Amino acid sequence: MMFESTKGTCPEAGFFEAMRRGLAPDGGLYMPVSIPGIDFSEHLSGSELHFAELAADMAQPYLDTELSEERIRSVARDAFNFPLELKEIGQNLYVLELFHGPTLAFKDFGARFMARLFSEQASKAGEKITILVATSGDTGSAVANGFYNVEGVEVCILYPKGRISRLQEMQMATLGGNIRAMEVSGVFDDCQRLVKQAIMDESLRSEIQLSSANSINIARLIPQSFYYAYASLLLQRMKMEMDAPVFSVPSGNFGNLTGGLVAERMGMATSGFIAATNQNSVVPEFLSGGEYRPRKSVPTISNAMDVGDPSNFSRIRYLFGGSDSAIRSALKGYWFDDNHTREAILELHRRTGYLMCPHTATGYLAASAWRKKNGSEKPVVVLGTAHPVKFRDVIEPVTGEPVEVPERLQSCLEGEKQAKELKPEFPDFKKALLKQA
Ligand SMILES: Cc1ncc(COP(=O)(O)O)c(C=O)c1O
Ligand SMILES: N[C@@H](CCOP(=O)(O)O)C(=O)O
Repeated sequence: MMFESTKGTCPEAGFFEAMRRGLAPDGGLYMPVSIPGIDFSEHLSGSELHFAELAADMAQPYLDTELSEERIRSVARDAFNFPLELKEIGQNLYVLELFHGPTLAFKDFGARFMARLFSEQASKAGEKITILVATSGDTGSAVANGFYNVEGVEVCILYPKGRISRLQEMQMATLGGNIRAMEVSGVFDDCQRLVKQAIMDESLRSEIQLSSANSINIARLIPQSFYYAYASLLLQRMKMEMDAPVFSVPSGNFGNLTGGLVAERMGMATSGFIAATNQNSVVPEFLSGGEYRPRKSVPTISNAMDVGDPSNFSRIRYLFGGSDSAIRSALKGYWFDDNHTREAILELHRRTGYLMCPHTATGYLAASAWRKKNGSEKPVVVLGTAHPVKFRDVIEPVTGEPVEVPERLQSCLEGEKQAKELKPEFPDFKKALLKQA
């Protein structure tokens, strides 16, 4: 399979070349030249649905010219060695819990799959590469964990100072080794801009080979389509007579939702998508008829979604042939402020005992708002994007109850933070990268 830039002004690339570049040379994001259709029917029968096997089948057409089927299957089995669960929290309302991986957020799916693909490559080519990551909290920890000690790979993580939770910070800034963290006096969008600028900087690239492990990298994005198909198939297997599910997706950089759209194009059964955001509501405003107007993000309690200029919106435009009306008819959008989010966490917890992180709570709120507006009884799957423990500082004052920290996370809380302070200026960042190369 070949991949082309959303800007369409540079040559196509194979999967591994697109992965190594991170961004297309014209500054666009890579997308498959055509999205392959998959026959999902064999996953509807059989005694069990195996996520890693489904993932390998979905990955195969993208990687077929680069890796053998056996290697793809082994990468998928090794990357996805943790459970994902679909929990019913109301009448035809589900949470797809994507936070049972090592760093307790859905980013583990993309980061672990991508890290293993990099290992396949590094062992082949014997090259050294620096992976740059901008994070508003969860990508950084997942990439740090996924790429820790991966031979030939140095990771540099940029996060906005003072705008991520303590657990998120400690998960990425205490590892050391091949993982470096930089705290930027700015917002997530500054970090993302610096990463993109560095990848496009020719003089820097002549010194260091650079890529990114944000969802701007196609190798991070493709695995984010696998779990949508898993949930859709699981529901079909449970209740054959049901409508296909609507997915409600807590969104920031819109890589997760774009993964869902890719799964739909591959043939997954769905009744549509809802984009849920916090006050950083650029996309929901556009979806309700406003102009698409990126702006500086504001801090919220769902900090990993504090994105003012979502990178993947260009992929969404590309998927709908640049037609705003086609996007608006395919996606519904809702946004909620922090008070609504806190109320939703408390309401669901009191009524059912189920505890959501603030990001998942926006998805839950959007699902309820969509149902109310459409009077629909269709099944809705809310993507559970992070474990509540990652946001216990927000949740404990809301419920008044302690959230227990799993033992395996205690060690990073006891580690020593090692992060370099950085101004959100490209010359400073370039200097820091060159110094440490
Ligand atoms: C917990 C959580 N929820 C939601 C999101 C938003 O996902 P996306 O950036 O793919 O829209 C993120 C960050 O990406 C996250 O970490
Ligand atoms: N919310 C993200 C922001 C970056 O998202 P990505 O999926 O594009 O890497 C985070 O947690 O860092």
